[in-house]
Amino acid sequence: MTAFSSEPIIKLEGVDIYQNGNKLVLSDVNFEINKGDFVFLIGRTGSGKSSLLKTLYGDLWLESGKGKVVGYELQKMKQAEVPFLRRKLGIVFQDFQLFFDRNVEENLEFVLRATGWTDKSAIKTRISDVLMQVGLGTSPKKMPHQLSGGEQQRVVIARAMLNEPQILLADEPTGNLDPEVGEQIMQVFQTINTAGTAILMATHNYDFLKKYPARVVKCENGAVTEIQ
Ligand SMILES: Nc1ncnc2c1ncn2[C@@H]1O[C@H](COP(=O)(O)OP(=O)(O)OP(=O)(O)O)[C@@H](O)[C@H]1O
Repeated sequence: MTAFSSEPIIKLEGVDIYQNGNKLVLSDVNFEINKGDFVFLIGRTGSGKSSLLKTLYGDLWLESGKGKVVGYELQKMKQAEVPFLRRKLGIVFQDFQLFFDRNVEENLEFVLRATGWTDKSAIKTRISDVLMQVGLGTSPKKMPHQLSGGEQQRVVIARAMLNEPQILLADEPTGNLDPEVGEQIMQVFQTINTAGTAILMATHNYDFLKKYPARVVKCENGAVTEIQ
């Protein structure tokens, strides 16, 4: 147990979120995510879900209010600290694609090496652990184009898990998948959550909300409210 173990993983207080420096997207956002929480983030297209997630991983700058994410105070953070913040988060986003010219193992190894791993056998073990965690039975030597959409998404989730994040931030992780495959991916997130990692998932899939009861946070009319 560390001294910080009871601190929320994410805490936003009176945060205003802007796009383009001047377009107010969400105002006075207040919420917390604690260890092991599963939180769905819902709201219509353009309501600000992605903007909120981007704020959490340092892609949108916090201009007013206070935010703390995995120990980093967003209002004090410097650009140079952003990669370190991201290392402590698992990010499953459409704009963080796999490298299509590297196989599965090489995609994962790239991230580990970029974050300071050097020991070959530790790297190999970690890669096989995360692949197991996402239920990817397929060969780590396969190229991304040889995998189905669902399998590629599993690799993306495995990659996000490499550095044992306290939380996974996922933006529409099932958006481009068939319903059946989307459901399997949802189950991967459930398994990861049950093992102790918090999840914040933006989704348009309201079936999940019924089927997998969890906290639900909604972006609507420039505000963020907890509805369940
Ligand atoms: N790069 C940008 N520059 C200017 N405005 C932007 C930018 N990105 C998003 N916006 C605007 O900010 C608002 C919130 O967009 P955001 O992408 O956060 O919504 P969303 O809820 O994630 O939508 P979706 O469900 O379609 O992903 C929208 O009005 C959008 O047009």
